[in-house]
Amino acid sequence: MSDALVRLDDIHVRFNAQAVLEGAQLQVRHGEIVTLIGPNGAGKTTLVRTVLGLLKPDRGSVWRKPRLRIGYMPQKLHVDPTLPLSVLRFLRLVPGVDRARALAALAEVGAEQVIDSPLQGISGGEMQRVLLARALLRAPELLVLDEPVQGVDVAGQAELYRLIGRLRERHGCGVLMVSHDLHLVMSATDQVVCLNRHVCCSGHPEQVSNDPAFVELFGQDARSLAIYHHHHDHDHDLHGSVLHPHVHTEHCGHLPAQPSPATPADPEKG
Ligand SMILES: Nc1ncnc2c1ncn2[C@@H]1O[C@H](COP(=O)(O)OP(=O)(O)OP(=O)(O)O)[C@@H](O)[C@H]1O
Repeated sequence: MSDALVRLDDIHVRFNAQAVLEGAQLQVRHGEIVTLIGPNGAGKTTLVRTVLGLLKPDRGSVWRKPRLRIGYMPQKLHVDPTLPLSVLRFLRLVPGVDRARALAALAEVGAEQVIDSPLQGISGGEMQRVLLARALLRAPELLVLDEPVQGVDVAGQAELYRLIGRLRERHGCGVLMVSHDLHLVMSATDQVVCLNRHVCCSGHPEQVSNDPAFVELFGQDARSLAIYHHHHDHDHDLHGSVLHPHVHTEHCGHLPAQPSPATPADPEKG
């Protein structure tokens, strides 16, 4: 495990007597991009929170490289609209960050123009970049990105994935990200882990998109489209906690979450 940054084995998590993760495993190595994909409620954020050490699994082992520096980009940031907080002040909440460092991090993600803007006033795409800049300010060995392209238009999504690829090269960090869109991450990822409470299949994107377990989960259409509808119905705070958890009515079995036939390629995320 010399180049491993984090390794999870046989992870079990239950919430309110409901199994959310059952024997999941995951490994991220130095310089590698690993993408977690799976339907709503599959346990992706729960696994990410376990990686971050924010959640202790009921069973299983979590190994992290000693003193591992992690930069985390949450799924969504809940900002109180009455809180007067500029992008600069927000980034300076990271210890030791001054204006010059904040500006350099924003420049790296192509968002230096918003440094003095109120955080509540910037666009969805700019917010994602600011959150990425904030994660970079921790000089991470491991970047953890929970749905990094959420709220970004399709062209912006592809650009953001390219940016993540460049950041991996420049910083040599490992990247763990959650995505709902295998098609877009295809070129940007080394390893795909398809999760539905446990790891259904994993490997190189092309390999995974042809795996029967992947096709069973996402439907035949997903093989060509590698895309499906995502109806997001809860927010997370800075620590990844669910602010408004949805009620999970379906047992999270291997039910195919097929794209709607009316709009099969709509990549809009909730
Ligand atoms: N703190 C919590 N307390 C109770 N239930 C929770 C908690 N966190 C998550 N859950 C439930 O665990 C299940 C898995 O949630 P999780 O957020 O990990 O799924 P996900 O794959 O990230 O889903 P999505 O694609 O919708 O973001 C869901 O049914 C969710 O409601």
